[in-house]
Amino acid sequence: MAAEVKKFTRKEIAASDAKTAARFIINNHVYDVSQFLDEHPGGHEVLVNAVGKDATEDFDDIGHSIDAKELMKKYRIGELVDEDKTNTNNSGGNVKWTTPSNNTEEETSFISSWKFPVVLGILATVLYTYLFG
Ligand code: HEM
Repeated sequence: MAAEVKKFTRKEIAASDAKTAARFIINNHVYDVSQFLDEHPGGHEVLVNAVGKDATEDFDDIGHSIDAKELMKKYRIGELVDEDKTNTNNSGGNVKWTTPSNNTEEETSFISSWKFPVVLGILATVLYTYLFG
């Protein structure tokens, strides 16, 4: 059986207190860094400021190393409930937008399509025949 993943709501995390459980959210995962506060190379203060928040953007903005991303697994305690998850690709907080398919491209690219030279050729032939034929 797959290991149970503990689920949290954003509300629960928002109620976190750095003194008892220093928890925050990164990429829909929940971390408890209580044991890491004093070891964080970026300092105690920044982590305490992130407690209770979704720190995905701040974490990504720093450009944390692969080592840091490996290390954070140690402090992961669960994830958000599905309703509270944001749409990320989980690899760095970048939102993946899907472009809805539409046909405007096809219509506007008529001039560059193969049809245009063909129509032009026919017109030229008709004109030539009319003038000189
Ligand atoms: C479990 C979560 C985290 C882990 C394991 C972690 C780990 C690390 C590590 C290993 C470094 C050293 C540089 C590197 O290897 O990239 C670092 C630097 C840093 N971190 Fe974190 N970090 C975490 C969360 C955060 C958060 C949420 C913030 C901001 C809100 C933050 C802000 C910083 C800053 C400002 C630096 C210093 C960057 C510099 O000196 O250029 N970290 N972190």
